Amino acid sequence: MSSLLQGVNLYLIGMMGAGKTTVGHLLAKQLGYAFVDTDDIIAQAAKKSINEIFAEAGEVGFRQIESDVLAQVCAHTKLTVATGGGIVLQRENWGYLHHGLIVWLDVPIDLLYERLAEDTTRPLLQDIDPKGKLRSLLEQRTPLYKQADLRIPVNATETPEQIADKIMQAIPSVLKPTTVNS
Ligand SMILES: Nc1ncnc2c1ncn2[C@@H]1O[C@H](COP(=O)(O)OP(=O)(O)OP(=O)(O)O)[C@@H](O)[C@H]1O
Ligand SMILES: O=C(O)C1=C[C@@H](O)[C@@H](O)[C@H](O)C1
Ligand SMILES: [Mg+2]
Repeated sequence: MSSLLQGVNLYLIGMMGAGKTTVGHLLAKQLGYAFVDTDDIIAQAAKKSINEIFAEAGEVGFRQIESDVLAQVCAHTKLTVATGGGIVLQRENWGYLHHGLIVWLDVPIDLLYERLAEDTTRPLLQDIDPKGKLRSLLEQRTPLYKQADLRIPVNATETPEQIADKIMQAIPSVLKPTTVNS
């Protein structure tokens, strides 16, 4: 499989709570790729949590840093990249994402909410109506997530390992094998 991918990066996109970070680790291992998470790179570089960056720079400031990080990441190969849930919002980011193979983890809203209900690390969900906020973000972003090369539907019974296997099995369907010259 890694020879089929020929070092092309895998970018996982999808809503917060979709499992990009969790599944990304497993995929990287299976592919013999390094794993990176744009949220982690941002937090490490700023020496601040994502919550603190949102509080100090606002979402606009965060999105600018996120684009800068993505631009640097896409200069490398053999990476599995877990992206932030809102990476699809900036048009310029698609130019970077399309350097690699884009995989959308499509998770139903009730499952996302169940996973994130107790979580305080996603600043956009610190809202009086977190489920309503999640729903409106999902509605706004679904047309963007649909631009992925691969859509992987995820249900409540699937483990991260099963989801990683599903992605591995689906990858060949969207790869163009290079012609072998004899
Ligand atoms: N298949 C799964 N089954 C059960 N729990 C899961 C699964 N995938 C992820 N989780 C749990 O859901 C939560 C969110 O997962 P994760 O942090 O990987 O999402 P994310 O897509 O990276 O979110 P964000 O965009 O906010 O970074 C975590 O607590 C994780 O353990
Ligand atoms: O969906 C979003 O907009 C976000 C998701 C997280 O990964 C972080 O990038 C941040 O909390 C914003
Ligand atoms: Mg994540």
